[in-house]
Amino acid sequence: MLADYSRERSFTIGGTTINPSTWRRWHLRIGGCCRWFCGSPVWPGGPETVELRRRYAEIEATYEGIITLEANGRGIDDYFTKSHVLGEGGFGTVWQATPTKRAVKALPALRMGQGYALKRVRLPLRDAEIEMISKSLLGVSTGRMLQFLKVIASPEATEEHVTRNLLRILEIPHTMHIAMELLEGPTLRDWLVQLENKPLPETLASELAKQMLKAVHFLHRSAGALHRDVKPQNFGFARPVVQDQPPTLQLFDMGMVHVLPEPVVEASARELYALGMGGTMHWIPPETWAGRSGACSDLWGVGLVVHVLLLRQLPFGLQHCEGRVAVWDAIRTGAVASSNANVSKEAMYILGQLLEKEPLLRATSSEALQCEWLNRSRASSDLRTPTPGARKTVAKAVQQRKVQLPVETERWEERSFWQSLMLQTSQWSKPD
Ligand SMILES: Nc1ncnc2c1ncn2[C@@H]1O[C@H](COP(=O)(O)OP(=O)(O)OP(=O)(O)O)[C@@H](O)[C@H]1O
Repeated sequence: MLADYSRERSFTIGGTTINPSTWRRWHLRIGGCCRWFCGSPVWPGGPETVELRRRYAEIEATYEGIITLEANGRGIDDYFTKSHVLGEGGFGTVWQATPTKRAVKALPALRMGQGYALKRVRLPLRDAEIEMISKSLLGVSTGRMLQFLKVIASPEATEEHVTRNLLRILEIPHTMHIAMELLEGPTLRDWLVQLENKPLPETLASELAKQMLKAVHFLHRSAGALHRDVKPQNFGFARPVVQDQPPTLQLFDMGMVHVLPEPVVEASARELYALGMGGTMHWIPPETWAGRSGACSDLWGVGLVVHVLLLRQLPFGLQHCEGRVAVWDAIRTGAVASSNANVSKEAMYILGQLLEKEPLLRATSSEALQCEWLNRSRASSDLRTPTPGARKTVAKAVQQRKVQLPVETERWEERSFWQSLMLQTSQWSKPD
């Protein structure tokens, strides 16, 4: 019982009803006593949890994008007024909220009266509860962690189609709130559902593809991080999509992000890291099935989303696959068609490049952004189809990669999304 610090409902101990705010006060007092006796609050947690809190405290001293509430005795309501729930995911609840005067004073980048998305995530109490992004932050220096937080909070992030993460408010010991730019339009998934089976003009698909590529390019090259969960649910429109106005997409949900020691450059764009499995089953690239991921793995995700935009189905018959064995078999044995009667050859070409199963031969983000389909005025594509020689060179490296089908985790259950999207492909009805 004492290990659960994130209670949201009242409960009873020995006939006495304890409401959530009393419970929270108790924990602040226990932490306060520990501070009094030991000089610092001693919250439960393994070494990684303790280190993560220490890192945030250290950064807070020099960076206005972090606020720790345990220190000043206030609550999140002193900083944001929540209006309604925007969405719920496996890792937290997201509200629409407006900042209070206190929040704007603490972080002038916030605007009074403007709406923000406020995501509540659990602050880990045990090492096992640490989110992937925080685990990766623990693997880099504090300076690098600060650099990453600053880049994803910067106005450039918006320009490059990544949702700004402006402020982290830590309610010690149990909760962290992340104030993000508000996406006023639907997620790409919901928009696809609303579109029903109407064809998407190729110019629009190409514009959206460009924005998605810019987003992953910025995350890799400026923020120095891998997203690891690129899928239609994690792109959202900045504003409601209306006819005759070019829509603007943004990449959000940093929960699976892996922060690298250094930003990606062209020379490291195909490097793979042993990060294990992660992501959402149907959207996982071949190398990640073998436990490795790199910048090129996010490019596979963009390739899949573009395939859905253009052809209204996933490649390799993935939409018909149930379970990890079937999905892996489809990825292993399937091939992307080289032509399609309804899609231009330039579009099919870039699809083939992004959905190249061998990551060493897959297009990098800078190569893909230069392709003819996204820059119709260009004379020819800068991409070249890999020669048989190049394929032979990488064949050895590929042979060494062993694919072990991992056990299905709860997160993988998100494949129900794809089932719902497939439902749309045949019926195009909005999922519950
Ligand atoms: N910046 C934002 N603006 C508007 N709505 C948002 C924003 N961020 C998240 N949401 C809404 O909240 C939902 C859940 O957010 P998010 O995907 O970040 O949570 P999660 O717990 O990481 O989810 P998942 O289990 O898919 O990883 C989204 O699907 C979206 O509807």
